[in-house]
Amino acid sequence: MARHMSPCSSSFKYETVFLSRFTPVPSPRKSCSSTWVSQVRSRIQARKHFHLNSSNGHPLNVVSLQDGLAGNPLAREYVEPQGRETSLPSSLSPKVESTLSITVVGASGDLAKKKIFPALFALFYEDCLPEDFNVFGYARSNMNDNELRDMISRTLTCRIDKRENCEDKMDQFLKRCFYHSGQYNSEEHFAELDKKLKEKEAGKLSNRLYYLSIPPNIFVDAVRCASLRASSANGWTRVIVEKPFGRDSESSGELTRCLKQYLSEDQIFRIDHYLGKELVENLSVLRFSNLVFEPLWSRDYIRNVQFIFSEDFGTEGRGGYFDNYGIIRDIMQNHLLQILALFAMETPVSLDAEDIRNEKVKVLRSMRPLQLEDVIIGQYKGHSKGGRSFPAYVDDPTVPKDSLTPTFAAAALFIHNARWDGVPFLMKAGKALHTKRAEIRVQFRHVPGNLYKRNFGTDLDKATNELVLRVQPDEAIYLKINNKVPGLGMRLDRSDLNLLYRARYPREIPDAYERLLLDAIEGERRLFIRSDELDAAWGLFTPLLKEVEEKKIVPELYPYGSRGPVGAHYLAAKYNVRWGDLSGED
Ligand SMILES: NC(=O)C1=CN([C@@H]2O[C@H](COP(=O)(O)OP(=O)(O)OC[C@H]3O[C@@H](n4cnc5c(N)ncnc54)[C@H](OP(=O)(O)O)[C@@H]3O)[C@@H](O)[C@H]2O)C=CC1
Ligand SMILES: O=C1O[C@H](COP(=O)(O)O)[C@@H](O)[C@H](O)[C@H]1O
Repeated sequence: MARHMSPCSSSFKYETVFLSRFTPVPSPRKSCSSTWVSQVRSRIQARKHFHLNSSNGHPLNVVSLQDGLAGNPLAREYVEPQGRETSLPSSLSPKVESTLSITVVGASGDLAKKKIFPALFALFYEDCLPEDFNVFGYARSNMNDNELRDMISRTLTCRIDKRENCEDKMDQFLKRCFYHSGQYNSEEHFAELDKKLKEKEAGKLSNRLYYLSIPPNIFVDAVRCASLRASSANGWTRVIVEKPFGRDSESSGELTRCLKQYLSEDQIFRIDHYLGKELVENLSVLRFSNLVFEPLWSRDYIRNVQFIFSEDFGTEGRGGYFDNYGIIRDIMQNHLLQILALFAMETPVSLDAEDIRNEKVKVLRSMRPLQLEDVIIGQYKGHSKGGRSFPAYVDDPTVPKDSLTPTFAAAALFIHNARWDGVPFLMKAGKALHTKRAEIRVQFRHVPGNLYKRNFGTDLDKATNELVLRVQPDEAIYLKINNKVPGLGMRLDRSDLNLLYRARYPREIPDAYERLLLDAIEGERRLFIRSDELDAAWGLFTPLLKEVEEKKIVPELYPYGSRGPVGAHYLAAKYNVRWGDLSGED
């Protein structure tokens, strides 16, 4: 058993009962009213027509087979609001009001404060939550409702372009927030939570969403207790599970097995917040709805693809967690690999979650596990600059002085299929680097027999086209092209065709957690990770991680705030690649 895992509980006898109690039931959904959601997700139209569009752009029918309408007697009492397009039989009428309870387990923690409560408030502000909802915080810390509200209110903000009534909205939101203190492994405490939830639900059809914002060693305990004692009796119950999903194939498989004692796969929403980022969402749109890209999307035209993540700060405050995982597990195996799969997948049959996830998993299964010689690892060391000194990773008091945990890694991966054979997919991720950014870089091949090759100077490599999707900060999509410098001569230079989001779409971009929470509420699984995707992802990284740990590979040290270890350049050079972010022309 891996260090962070707790064994599954032995409550098998409850399993059948629980799964049937969890049988989901549809809820009437309302659409968000705001412009941004509407534009991004076509919800204005949805609103007009009384149906909702999910983040895949499909109308969300009020019910799906997954939601288990057929077998649920309560569903028979449900009817569509007038005029709503639906696949429901017209005999269903809305006699049952529904309510949504969102319980943030680990409510006192960093992620809850920083991301989850603010995202819920943003959804509330944008009118994206159902009329009748409650938010519960659950944690061991001693707090009452007011103290929770106080805590939450410190991190709530309004969108820059939506300051109107902000204070009122915050008050309204906070009034819907409640707290219950309890242990994560106490069925009794979850039963108390259930009682409070029921009071708020007041006999309505109740849907319950749990967000596990707790350390992974207590995931299973919390799921067991929530499932046995605090699942919805008549609506759906879903659980959002935060990463890390294990630390290798074995522990991840064990976690899935344990969770599935209490939940069906459909109820588990494994979150990878990078999938909720605007530019990552846009990847498929760019590719599949523009004729100019898709025909080029293969080994015939693409030389290499780079997935780059860097942060300009260290593990400040999270060293305890990080040291058990390292950058490969923290960023590469999930965020970057998920983006890679989306980037490289074949055209899915449709935008439905299962069709997309089927294609993603095929990509992962076409890749060979990472080899040690295709990876370099690094760790930041202390550095002084301009009179300021920056700590080394091992200066973090929660990190062992002799830690070999990588805070930087670069890797070359290959997809062995007809589309991508031989194309290096490079990944680079690091903490305490010179900048904070996440981007996808696509470097195209040379123009065959280029008429203008003499006008480029000597470096033809620098003159190939490059498409950059800057995921953050300052979202942008730009294409580097060669262009004639105006004038009588024939000099070429590199220019950008630049779609800068802040110039084109001058509104705040919703946080990834907003999109993902909304999707979980709506039952849209497309941006959540299915268990077979997870298995395949771990399969690629586990042998490497084991080898690095068993051989105690020493990471190359790089100064805090630098561009990372030189080894990353050698790795890229081995495959004739230059890192696009370090070309000096960005
Ligand atoms: N923070 C971040 O930026 C990110 C976090 N995550 C993941 O989200 C989850 C939550 O993260 P985060 O909020 O940072 O975590 P925290 O360490 O802040 O833990 C959340 C809460 O869990 C309880 N808790 C902490 N340690 C223990 C323990 N050993 N045993 C029992 N309860 C404990 C505490 O609440 P109390 O004592 O009140 O019960 C704490 O407030 C984790 O799985 C993390 O890996 C993922 C991506 C980013
Ligand atoms: O999952 C994680 O992501 C954050 C980076 O997220 P971002 O949205 O701020 O880019 C990273 O700092 C953290 O180590 C990791 O666990």
